[in-house]
Amino acid sequence: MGLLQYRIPGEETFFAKGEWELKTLASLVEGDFVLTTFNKEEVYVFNEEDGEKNYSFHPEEPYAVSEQEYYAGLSAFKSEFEVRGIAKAIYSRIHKVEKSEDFKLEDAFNRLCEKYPNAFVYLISGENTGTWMGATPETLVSSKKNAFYTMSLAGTKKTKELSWTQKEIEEQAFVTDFILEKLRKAEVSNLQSDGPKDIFTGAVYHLKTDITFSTPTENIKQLVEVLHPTPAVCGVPTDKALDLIAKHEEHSRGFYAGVIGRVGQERCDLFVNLRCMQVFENSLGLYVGGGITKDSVVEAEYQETINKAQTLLRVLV
Ligand SMILES: C=C(O[C@@H]1C=C(C(=O)O)C=C[C@H]1O)C(=O)O
Repeated sequence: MGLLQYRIPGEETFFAKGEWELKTLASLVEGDFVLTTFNKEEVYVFNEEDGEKNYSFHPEEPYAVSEQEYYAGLSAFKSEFEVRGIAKAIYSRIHKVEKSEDFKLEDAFNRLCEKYPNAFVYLISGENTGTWMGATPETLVSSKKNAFYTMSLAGTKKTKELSWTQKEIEEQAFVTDFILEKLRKAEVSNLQSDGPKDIFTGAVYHLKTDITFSTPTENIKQLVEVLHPTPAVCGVPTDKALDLIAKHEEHSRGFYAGVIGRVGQERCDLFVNLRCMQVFENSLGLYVGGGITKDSVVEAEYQETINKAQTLLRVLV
């Protein structure tokens, strides 16, 4: 029997046993807790059931590349930007670590909740999903009645003292522009944005713009369709970035950078599944990526993935 455990910032932890059922975005109903792959091809909904809690682990080990392979892969990725007309795309990798003997998922979940009070923290397991855990700083869309919120999150630095580079300011602006354009096309009302400003996730700093709007609550599924994947996790233009990612990333993203959370008319809380890991029998696969533009330096991008991986690495020891 699988499980779902999560903590929305400022709220109590939710825990239930159950199974994950393969559905479609269109078939989601009031109160469903949803988990999608990055490409939205697989959409799972959690069904609460009674039984004994059990963790299922994917039979294969994670596909991790060496630092040198990452450099070569990223250089090839970046070299196609100009011919393909891509301004930004996200390149990711899996950071593999061995599971220590005394590693306990429940303890790691509790430590994530303590360390990251502003993150959406979750732990899920199921026969068809495997076991995943994460602490994401990124809201895809949340709502209370018809008051909606989303954010544009991008740009990463390790310390407050470092200043933002032009590359980071631009890459965050791509995300803001994309979101605002999609929302205008979706004809939402009272569209407002505030930012960018610095936010500290507990491990790294990002640039964030808060975006609010009003729309009828039944539009939530359509919003997920149009907003995800934003250029925070995919790129500009979306279709070309998706193709490039599919061509160059040798691992499957699985649930990394997919959608996770609960849908509902009264209230909706959906997040982008970042700073997450897949749990295997003997190891952990941490998914980390970064926004690439023509100005990206491969060594700096690798370091950025290491900095982002710290979010999870810190709670594993
Ligand atoms: C892609 C990730 O994060 C995204 C990419 C960022 C960047 O490129 O600076 C910052 C925050 C997120 O939008 C990740 O954490 O794996």
